[in-house]
Amino acid sequence: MIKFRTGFGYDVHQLKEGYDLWLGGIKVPHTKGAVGHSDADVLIHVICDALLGAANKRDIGYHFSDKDPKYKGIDSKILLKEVMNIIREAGYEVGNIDSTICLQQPKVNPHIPNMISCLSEVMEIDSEDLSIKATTTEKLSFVGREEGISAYATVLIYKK
Ligand SMILES: Nc1ccn([C@@H]2O[C@H](COP(=O)(O)O)[C@@H](O)[C@H]2O)c(=O)n1
Ligand SMILES: C[C@@]1(CO)OP(=O)(O)OP(=O)(O)OC[C@H]1O
Repeated sequence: MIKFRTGFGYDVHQLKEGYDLWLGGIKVPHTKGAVGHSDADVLIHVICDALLGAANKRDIGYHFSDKDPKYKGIDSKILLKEVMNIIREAGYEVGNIDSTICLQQPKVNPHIPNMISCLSEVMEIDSEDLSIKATTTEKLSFVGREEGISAYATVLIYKK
């Protein structure tokens, strides 16, 4: 019998001038970037958390502490690769991933095909199994005031 499990991820990073905006593994041109201990790629972080949650393997900060200098400025694609190793070692494969980026500006739709191609390659999954969407928050809340960026992801994993 196939065992299915679902997982969910949520994360927020502050936006500030003078930082790069790494999102979905690519650098998105913008006047502000995301602040974090790592490269602050919020989309990768929520995918990591959703995968870890689905496999009941704690969360991203548990595996990669934001107090550890080893992870200072790290490319989050490296963390995602490590998370995939954790879930595959536990016997799971990815069914599909759905995600939403909450960002007032810039519009990220033009970059989504590149994000999908980049992350599906990192995760070694079919690009058809990764969905990335975006929404503004209609100028409301910290996202709407352009103080921050947030994202959500859900995943389905399975083992035979
Ligand atoms: N940063 C963003 C936000 C949204 N989009 C796209 O625009 C559509 C409309 O946004 P609303 O917040 O008004 O719903 C949304 O459905 C996305 O397709 C985007 O590309 N980048
Ligand atoms: C990724 C890690 C580790 O570098 O740092 P941040 O970039 O601060 O990201 P966050 O989602 O706040 O927490 C996970 C951290 O452990």
